[in-house]
Amino acid sequence: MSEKIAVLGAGSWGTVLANLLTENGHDVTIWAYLQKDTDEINNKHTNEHYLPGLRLNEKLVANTDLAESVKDADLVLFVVPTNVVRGVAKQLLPILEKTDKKPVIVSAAKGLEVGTYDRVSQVIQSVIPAEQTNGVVVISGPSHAEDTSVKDITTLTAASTNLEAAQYVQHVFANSYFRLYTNQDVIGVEMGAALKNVIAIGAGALHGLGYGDNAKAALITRGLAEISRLGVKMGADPLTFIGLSGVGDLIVTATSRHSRNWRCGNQLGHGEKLQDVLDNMGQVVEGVSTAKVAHELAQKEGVEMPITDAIYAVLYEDKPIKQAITDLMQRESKPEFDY
Ligand SMILES: NC(=O)C1=CN([C@@H]2O[C@H](COP(=O)(O)OP(=O)(O)OC[C@H]3O[C@@H](n4cnc5c(N)ncnc54)[C@H](O)[C@@H]3O)[C@@H](O)[C@H]2O)C=CC1
Ligand SMILES: O=C(CO)COP(=O)(O)O
Repeated sequence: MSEKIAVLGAGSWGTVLANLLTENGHDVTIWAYLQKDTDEINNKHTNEHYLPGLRLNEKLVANTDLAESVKDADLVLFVVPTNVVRGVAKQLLPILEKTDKKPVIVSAAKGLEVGTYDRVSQVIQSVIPAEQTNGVVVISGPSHAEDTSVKDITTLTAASTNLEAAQYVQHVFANSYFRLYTNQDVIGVEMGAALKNVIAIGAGALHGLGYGDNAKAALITRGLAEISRLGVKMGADPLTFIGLSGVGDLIVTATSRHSRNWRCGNQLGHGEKLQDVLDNMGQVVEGVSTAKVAHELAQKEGVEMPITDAIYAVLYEDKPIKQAITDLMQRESKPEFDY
C-alpha cells in the first residue's frame, strides 16, 4: 500500500518519521515552518540542526506551503510542539473544508496545552470537526528520533477510539525496525506521554546533582505512581501506564542523554538558569510547559502529585532543587499504594 502523507513539522521527530514513511514506499511531503529548512531538505537532503549527519531519502519532499503539502493527503501527521498544534490545526481546517478528501489525522506531539489543559488530540478535535477526518490517532512510545533515525528498534502505541484508523496507522508506519501496537485508551496514552516529560526533567536534575541509581529508580517509580493517579482521574485505564506510552516512554526519557527534558534537568542540576538552558537547547522542551499544566490540573482535580509539584516549584518559583528533594523526602510517611 502506498499512501499520500503530509508530515507537519520538520524538527527532529517530524523529519525522522517523514523519512521512515518515505522509505516505507509512501509519497511524503514534509511541511516545514522555515524556508531554510525546506531548502535544505530539498537541495541537500539533510536537516543538520535537528539531525546532524543524517542523510535523508531523496524522494522526501519539503514544502512551506501548508495547502500544497496536505493536497490529496490520506494521512496528516502533526509533529509540531504541543503549544503550536492549535494554530496549525486552525490553518489546516479551511484547507480540508475545500476538498472532499478526509485524511486520517495522527498526532505525535507529547504535552498538555497551556491554559486549556487539553491533550493534543483534544486540541485537534476541538478545531477540526470529526466529519472532516477519517479518524484521529495518537502515536506514542519510547522513541528518540536519534535512535529511530539509524533504524534502531522502536516500538510505539497507535491509540484511537476508532480501531480501524489505529490499525491503518499501524500498517502505514510498520517496518522491520518500527513496530506499533493498537490501543483504544487515548486518554491514558496521551497523559503518560505528556507527564513523563516532567519526571524526565527531575531525573536529569538528580543526575546533574550527582545522585545515584537508587534515587533515579525511586523518582521513576514514584513518578509513574503519580502519572497514573492523575491519568486515571482524567479517565484513563490504569493498565495503559504499564505499556509503551507509560512506563516504556518514562524509562527512555528519564534515562537518556538524547532526551531534551532530561538534558534540561541535568543542566539545572549543574546550576544553570532555566532561561539559559531553553535558549541554548534550540529544540522544544515539552516538560517545562507541561509541568505548569500538570501542577494546575492536579490542583483542580484534587490529585496528589508531589514530584510534579516539586519540579513546578523549581521551574517556576526558583525553589532550589536540593530543598525540593529534602521536602519530598520529609513528607509524612504513608502506604505505597492507596487502594
Ligand atoms: N524528538 C523526539 O525524539 C520525539 C519528539 N516527540 C514529540 O514531537 C513533538 C515535536 O518534537 P520535535 O520534532 O522533537 O521538536 P523540534 O524542536 O525538534 O522541532 C520543532 C519543529 O516545530 C517547528 N515549529 C516551531 N514553531 C512553529 C510554529 N509556530 N508553527 C509551525 N511549526 C513550528 C520548528 O520549526 C521545528 O521544525 C513534541 O511534542 C515532542 O514531544 C515525540 C517522540 C519523539
Ligand atoms: O518523547 C521522547 C522519546 O520518546 C522525546 O523526549 P524528549 O522530548 O525529552 O527528547
